[in-house]
Formats: sequence, C-alpha cells, structure tokens
Amino acid sequence: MKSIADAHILVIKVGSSLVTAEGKGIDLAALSKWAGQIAELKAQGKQIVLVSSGAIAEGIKRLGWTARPKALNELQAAAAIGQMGLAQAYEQVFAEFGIQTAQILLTHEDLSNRMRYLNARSTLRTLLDWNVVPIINENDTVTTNEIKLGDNDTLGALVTNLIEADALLILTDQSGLYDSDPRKNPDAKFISEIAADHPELESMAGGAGSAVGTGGMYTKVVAAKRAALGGAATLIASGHEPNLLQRLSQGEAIGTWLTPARSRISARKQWMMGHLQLSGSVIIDNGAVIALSQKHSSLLPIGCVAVNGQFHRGAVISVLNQAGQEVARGLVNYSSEEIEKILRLPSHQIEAKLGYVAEEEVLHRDNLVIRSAFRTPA
Ligand SMILES: Nc1ncnc2c1ncn2[C@@H]1O[C@H](COP(=O)(O)OP(=O)(O)O)[C@@H](O)[C@H]1O
Ligand SMILES: N[C@@H](CCC(=O)OP(=O)(O)O)C(=O)O
Repeated sequence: MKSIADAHILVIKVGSSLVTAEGKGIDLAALSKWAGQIAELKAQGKQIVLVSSGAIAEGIKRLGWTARPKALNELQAAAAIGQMGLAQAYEQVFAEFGIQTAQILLTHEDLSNRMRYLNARSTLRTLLDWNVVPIINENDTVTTNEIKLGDNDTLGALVTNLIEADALLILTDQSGLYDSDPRKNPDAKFISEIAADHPELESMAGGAGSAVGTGGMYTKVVAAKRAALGGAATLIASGHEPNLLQRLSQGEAIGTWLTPARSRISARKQWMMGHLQLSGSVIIDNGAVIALSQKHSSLLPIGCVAVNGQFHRGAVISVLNQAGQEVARGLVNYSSEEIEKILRLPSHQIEAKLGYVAEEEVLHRDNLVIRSAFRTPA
C-alpha cells in the first residue's frame, strides 16, 4: 500500500513530542489540524481510530517538573494528570468538526486475555459504527513494569490487528525512517518504502527516541512488523507535514511505507488454516453447505444441526457437512454451549433463547475460510 485511498479502517498513532510540542504542553493547534483532516477522511467513509501518547509528558508539564521522573509510581501519577488534559483537548478539537470522541485506556491484559480482547474489539467496532473517533492510550496508571506494553507504537500495532485495520499511520517528529538516526548522522539516507520484514530494519532504527518520547524508531519498525503479520501496511511520517492525510489519500508519496508480505485477508486465512488442533466443530445441513461454499454467505444458526467439542467465543472451529467432511473453518461468535441452545433457530430468536445477541451469525463470512481454498491435505 502506498496510498490510503482504498483503506477503509485506519489507525493513526501520534507520539508525545508531537502532541505536547516537545514537552511544552498540549499543542491544541496541531490537534485541531489532525481533527480537521480526520473529519475529511471520515466524510470519505473511512473509519479512524486514534492512538495518542502524551499523558506522561503533559502530566510532567502540569506538575511544573523539568525532567522526566524515573520512579514508576511518579510516572503513573503524572500520566493520570496528563490524560485528563489529552481527553479534554481531543474532545474540544473534534467537537469543532461535529465529531464525538471516546476515551479507551488499554492494558496488556486487555489484549492478551481472549474475553477482554473480544470485548475491546466489539466496543471499538460499535464506536466506529456510531461514527465516533476512539482515542486510545495505554492505561499507564494500573500497569507495572512487567506487564507494560511500554510504548504506543506497539499499542498501535495491536489495535490495528484487533480491529483489522488496513493501515497503521505512525506520526512522529521525523519525516520517516532513515538508514540511521538523522539526529546523530547528518548523512542518513531517507527510505521511502521497505518490506516490514526486512532483516536490517532494527539495526537501522537502533537507539532511544527524543527527550519526551519513549521508543524511538526501533519500536516503530517492530510495530510495523507486528502489523504486517496481520496484513496491514505501516506508514511512518511527520505529523508536521501540512494536510498529510488528504495528500496521502490522493496517493502522494510521503514518509516511509513498511509493506506487509501478504494481504490482511490472506494473513488471516493462513492463520486459520495453520491451526492444527481445533477446539470443536459445528455440523451444518446441505442448504448451509451451499450457502457457504457457493454464495459466500455467513453461517447462521438455522443451518447448524449439531455441535462437537467445547470452545469459547473467538475460537477457530471446523464446519462439517452431515457426512463429517470439513467444508470450512473460522472464528466463531458463540461458545459451544450457546450454539447448542440455538441450533436450527432463525437469528431473530437468538435473543429470546440466550437473553442476548452477540452476533446474528454463528460464523461471519469475513471470518470463514472455505475448504476449497485450503492447501492442506483433506
Ligand atoms: N533510523 C532512524 N530514522 C529516523 N529517526 C530515527 C532513526 N533512529 C532513531 N531515530 C529517532 O527516533 C525519534 C522518534 O522517536 P520518538 O521520539 O520515540 O517519537 P514519538 O514520540 O513520535 O514516538 C526521532 O526523533 C529520531 O531521533
Ligand atoms: N502512554 C504513554 C505513551 C508513551 C509512549 O509510547 O510515547 P511515544 O514514544 O511518544 O509514543 C503516555 O501517554 O505518556
């Protein structure tokens, strides 16, 4: 991807130095410019999630300190103070464009625990469906050194994979990636495009970052690698670039693109196909087999006749025909116990039976791979 013209879902990460004008305090004018650009992208039908750093830098500024403290409890307390400013500032600048915002503070646990992961995903998707711009940061106040994500570049990549965004845009204080740190080497060469799995990326990006940021380029290239595993491209570009988002959506080459080896869809299919041990299966009737394999439909409970094994919502399961042959596999929206209760039911009766509706489908077509597409032996 060298343009965001075709991207539908974008995650935009802004670093501390940009958000706080290098630690001087929240840069309302810069935030307002991004909000205006995001409003234009939203008018084109794109869904945007913002990952914003700056809580610690802003907290330090509000406390009147001149240096970043080292003690974790002081950093956490500073983050709690600064986050108030960030939330207030984003709400204000987006309101100028008639856009509602929502604050989401995430921890490592929220993204590694399956249930919390699914809940975070469904909340984010709901907000996007409501046209809201979620503003995400790490929940610094409750994290400890051992479980800290530690930098928002990583958080940006995890969120990109969580909501299956098409691209991650990392805005920073440099115009992109150079073959060595341009602050130290005036002859550093600019890189406009590189494979996200290029073996020399980490060594080019070595070293910490600016005075107020945390990870430098290193965490950005590692984040790009992580996003690429989910099939998303990453752009590292300067947040000072005027009209950056519009120009990118018109195909202008700005910043450094780190490109994935495979597309999002194929990355996910490969992941599902690669599952050797599936935790269970559903058996479906012939009508459902035809709907899935020929019409690319989702699997609805009405076509499900039996369920085998024990699994949770979010597991990869097999879909079998009544002769026991695998016709598809995919990420399931209900647990085995729930499916047992809704077998053969039309979707509008799910709520009456379970007391809630997680999703209309047992397996959504975007989360399904049909057997004919498998390369594994039958
Ligand atoms: N190869 C490189 N190319 C560009 N910048 C680099 C490189 N290696 C290290 N850096 C440093 O990374 C810094 C950006 O990281 P950081 O300060 O953490 O930003 P942010 O706050 O936006 O996350 C740059 O200012 C630059 O000094
Ligand atoms: N959660 C921290 C983010 C720290 C961080 O990753 O900063 P940066 O390297 O500027 O993106 C904060 O808001 O201060």
